[in-house]
Amino acid sequence: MPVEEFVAGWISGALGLVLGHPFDTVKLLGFFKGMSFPIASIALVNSVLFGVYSNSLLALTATAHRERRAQPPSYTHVFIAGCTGGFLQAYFLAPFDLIKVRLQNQTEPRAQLGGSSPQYRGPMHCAASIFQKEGPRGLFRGAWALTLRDTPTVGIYFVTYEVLCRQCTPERQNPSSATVLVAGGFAGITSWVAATPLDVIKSRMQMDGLKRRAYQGMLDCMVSSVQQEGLGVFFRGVTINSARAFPVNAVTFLSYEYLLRWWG
Ligand SMILES: CN(C)C(=N)NCCC[C@H](N)C(=O)O
Repeated sequence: MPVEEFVAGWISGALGLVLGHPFDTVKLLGFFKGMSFPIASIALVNSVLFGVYSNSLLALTATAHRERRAQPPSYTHVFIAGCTGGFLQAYFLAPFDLIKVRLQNQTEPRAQLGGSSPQYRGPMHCAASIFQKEGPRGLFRGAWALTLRDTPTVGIYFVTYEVLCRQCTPERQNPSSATVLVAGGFAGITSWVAATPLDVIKSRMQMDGLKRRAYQGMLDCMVSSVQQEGLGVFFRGVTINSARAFPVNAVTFLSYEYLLRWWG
């Protein structure tokens, strides 16, 4: 199994993260104060995503990365390989995403003099507390909603990228840097717009029972969210998700493509 796609995914995920940092800082208060935890986690998840995607395409089409411009895979194969990558990455992402959401929703992000101290002191403390209170399964709370969010939307992510690259590039040639940046950026936006409704539900499931009412499951969460807040609830956060998605994914795809070209 070729591993260079995993390594390129790792490095490009870390580079994308650096660009997304200001947006995540706005969203997450203390979570991205230090960079080491997010770099390690997001780089690992991106490595799984790109490595599984590329190896699934190899299994489906028998073409390696370097042959794919001369023999482009069908969009159906790109979609299936993307969904496979999204499905597997969801299980690696689940515990990190849970920690992120728990810290993001903490109302007392930092210890204040004389005030109430935060429930979680940082990502490691958050992981340890969840593990102690709820066991290892607790770290996977919301994983189903995350899987439903990521499986189709990562398929959409890679199809959008491929469609835009092929539209703007002469046959059998590699896309230019500008094309990769624009195609990567729009792939990020499209996939995040599609992912936002389930992203809202996923975050509510991850916080379920802590502050707000306990839902009976994902469907109950969807129905009661719509009943209480209307259909607009499914688009909460779509603007910031999209604003972050363009630069992050433009840089992720550019570095991924160039690393693989450089390694031959
Ligand atoms: C849930 N969605 C839309 C995705 N997982 N999309 C693919 C990768 C996104 C990239 N790591 C990012 O953080 O924007």
